[in-house]
Amino acid sequence: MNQKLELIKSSIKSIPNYPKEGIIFRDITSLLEVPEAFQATVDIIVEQFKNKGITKVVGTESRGFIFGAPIALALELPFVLVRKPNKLPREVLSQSYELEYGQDTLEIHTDAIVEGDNVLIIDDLLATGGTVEATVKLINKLGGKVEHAAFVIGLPALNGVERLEKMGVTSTTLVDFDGH
Ligand SMILES: O=P(O)(O)OC[C@H]1O[C@H](OP(=O)(O)OP(=O)(O)O)[C@H](O)[C@@H]1O
Ligand SMILES: Nc1ncnc2[nH]cnc12
Repeated sequence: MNQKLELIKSSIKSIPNYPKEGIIFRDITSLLEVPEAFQATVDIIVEQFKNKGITKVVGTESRGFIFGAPIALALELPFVLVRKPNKLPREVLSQSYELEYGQDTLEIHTDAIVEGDNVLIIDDLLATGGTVEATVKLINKLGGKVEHAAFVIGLPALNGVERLEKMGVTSTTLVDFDGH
């Protein structure tokens, strides 16, 4: 692993048994407190996706907003929010998705994506891939396509990469951690 990736990985704190027994919470707030690590995270993703024909960056609530916004600005692209229910003020499209226990819903403004958009999705962490799968469905329903999604953290044990591959989406994770 190169120096920048090592800095990023070492800046992420791991909290055992949060928010519940058996989960190791990978905390990006500690990375955000190290400007060199935050900057390196943005720079690596921007470098990978510049000049690739992407037309919009979509970030998913809430940690996806933190990384999505500076990446969209650096790529000089529009930044679109996918939010939890009843947060967006204009006409929305909704998509439900399965959580480990129960269901949740994500929403997007119907005019935020247009036919032919080539979207890069940004989130902080890829676990089961449920969040991004729902986000891809929203974008596809509005006529956009998603070829790539980029994450700071991957949890390979939860098979999110494979789940997104089945939808034709390639995933980039900067650093991976074992376990849930
Ligand atoms: O790959 P998945 O299994 O879908 O899990 C990953 C998602 O879970 C977390 O968000 P959360 O829903 O906890 O929201 P938050 O960012 O507002 O904390 C994380 O920020 C990802 O968006
Ligand atoms: N282990 C984990 N750490 C932080 N955020 C998460 N979202 C889903 N799983 C997570």
